[in-house]
Amino acid sequence: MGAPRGPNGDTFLFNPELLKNLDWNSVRSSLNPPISNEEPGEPWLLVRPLSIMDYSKGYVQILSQLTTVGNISKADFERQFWRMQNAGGYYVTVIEDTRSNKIIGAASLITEFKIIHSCGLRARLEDVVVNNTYRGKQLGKLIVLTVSLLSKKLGCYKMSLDCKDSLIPFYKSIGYKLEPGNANSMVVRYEETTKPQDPS
Ligand SMILES: CC(=O)SCCNC(=O)CCNC(=O)[C@H](O)C(C)(C)COP(=O)(O)OP(=O)(O)OC[C@H]1O[C@@H](n2cnc3c(N)ncnc32)[C@H](O)[C@@H]1OP(=O)(O)O
Repeated sequence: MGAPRGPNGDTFLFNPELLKNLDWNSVRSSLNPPISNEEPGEPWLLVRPLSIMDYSKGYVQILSQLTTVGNISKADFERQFWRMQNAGGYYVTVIEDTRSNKIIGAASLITEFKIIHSCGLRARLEDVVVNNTYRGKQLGKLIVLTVSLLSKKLGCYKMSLDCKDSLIPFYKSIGYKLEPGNANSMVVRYEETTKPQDPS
């Protein structure tokens, strides 16, 4: 199957149809006023899969408001985009301000095939960010809930995340919980290589 394409010839990381008809009724109480990925509250807001064109729309720059990104060229970005698409299971979703053609928010859903849970599918939330000039308008909730509802639609049995203590209220407000006795996050860090290695 070829890469999914948008009306302007954009190549998307995953099929945009997957973002249709998400179960927003199940999370209605988290949003005031109610918004959804299909009705984000402003005509110039567009929630869609990451596109190969998003290097020029500022996706890499916005990630620098989250963490250290490094010096990523357009070719680096495109190589990684194709790796993610070929691997499958990557659902990087963005919010675009169509007035400026800039990415103003993003979140990544990553799925893993498991043997446990009856050969189930598990989800992780990564790389959530909203451009600092757009914060406090529910766009953080919107992008996280969009990928969370997508994970539900894909049949995942759970979705989890790591975050700073200060963000616990934010995630609690949209349904994430600290499970008693099971809420630790541990890490071992390795020296970062300049370029990711292909596993083969
Ligand atoms: C799994 C991960 O990726 S964790 C990393 C999360 N990302 C970052 O920390 C990057 C920098 N921060 C951001 O990009 C943004 O602040 C986000 C994505 C965390 C939130 O985006 P916003 O668009 O401001 O969120 P939104 O408007 O939906 O806010 C929802 C609620 O969370 C609260 N909130 C938002 N950010 C923070 C924060 N940094 N600390 C504490 N509370 C916060 C808001 O006050 C708001 O509360 P309310 O509903 O009671 O008024």
